[in-house]
Amino acid sequence: MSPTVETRDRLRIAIQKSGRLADPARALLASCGLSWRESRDRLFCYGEALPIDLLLVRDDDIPGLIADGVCDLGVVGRNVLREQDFERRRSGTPTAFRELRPLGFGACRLALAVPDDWTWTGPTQLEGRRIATTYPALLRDWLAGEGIQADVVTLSGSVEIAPRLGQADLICDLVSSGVTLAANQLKPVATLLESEAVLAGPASEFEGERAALAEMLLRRLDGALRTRHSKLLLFQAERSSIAQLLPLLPDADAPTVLQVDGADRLALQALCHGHLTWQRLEDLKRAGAQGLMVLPVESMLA
Ligand SMILES: Nc1ncnc2c1ncn2[C@@H]1O[C@H](COP(=O)(O)OP(=O)(O)OP(=O)(O)O)[C@@H](O)[C@H]1O
Ligand SMILES: O=P(O)(O)OC[C@H]1O[C@H](OP(=O)(O)OP(=O)(O)O)[C@H](O)[C@@H]1O
Ligand SMILES: [Mg+2]
Repeated sequence: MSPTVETRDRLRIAIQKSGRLADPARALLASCGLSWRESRDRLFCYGEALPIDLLLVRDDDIPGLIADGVCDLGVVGRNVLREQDFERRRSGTPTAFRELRPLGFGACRLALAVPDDWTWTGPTQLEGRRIATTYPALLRDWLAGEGIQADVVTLSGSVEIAPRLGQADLICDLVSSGVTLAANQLKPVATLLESEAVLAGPASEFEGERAALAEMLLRRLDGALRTRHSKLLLFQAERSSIAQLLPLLPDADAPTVLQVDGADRLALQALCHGHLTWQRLEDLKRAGAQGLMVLPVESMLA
């Protein structure tokens, strides 16, 4: 098989080489049944179990690699994807990628943060101010929506120090725990974007072999995401307790109910998608559940 044909028939996914999203992205894809033979330079991993290869790159490059057709899919923060999408729109370049699935890790938010001693009265306070950020397109879009004219100072990192250095009056940066802001005497005042890692793909549909591969991967991914926090709950109960028990399982798919020992004794199994805390199990027991058992779910295919 010539390299060109091979490239066209195989699916290529870009993930971060190193950094926050690298390990969870690999773990998630591995949970979908993918495995790879690592190349020595670790920039390209050849898919073994399936014709799905990995390209290990800087996260900022992922949307462009998809736009250029070098990669078919990518795992990247929504913040990066949206920023580059807005930037392309601003410069009149057609939208070339889109978010296909939120992936449930890498949660953070893009927030405006002001010095601790500011009394925040609202966005109008930003008129004429200098705002340091690594997300100029998202910030400009938000400012335009608020009808504010401000000076956007684009930096490539260490944004939190900018107010102290006199480069800006306030900042717009990613916040997770808030520790970095606090350490720099800043406080968050507005959220521009809630972010997490997402699976990104091209704006247009796949064709041929890659369409079938992408469809299979998405199906497996949906199963993996759905089972990630799911548990199978097994218990028995009298028929008369069911009305008290079901409201304690609002996150469960419709439970399977089997009859045991005559008409009144039932065995139930419910797939729960929320946390089955000890408190909840105790509440279920009080409501009449007996022989409660919680089992992990390995995989699921709808
Ligand atoms: N403090 C945080 N907590 C949780 N998620 C975060 C945090 N900071 C960033 N992220 C998310 O993780 C993504 C990757 O962050 P990371 O710091 O690894 O990127 P990077 O330094 O730009 O890496 P690269 O070397 O690939 O360019 C961010 O784009 C964002 O979606
Ligand atoms: O709210 P926190 O939990 O403190 O996280 C927020 C910090 O995390 C990210 O930086 P990172 O640690 O990746 O450093 P970098 O920006 O220099 O890459 C982000 O740019 C913030 O500075
Ligand atoms: Mg980066």
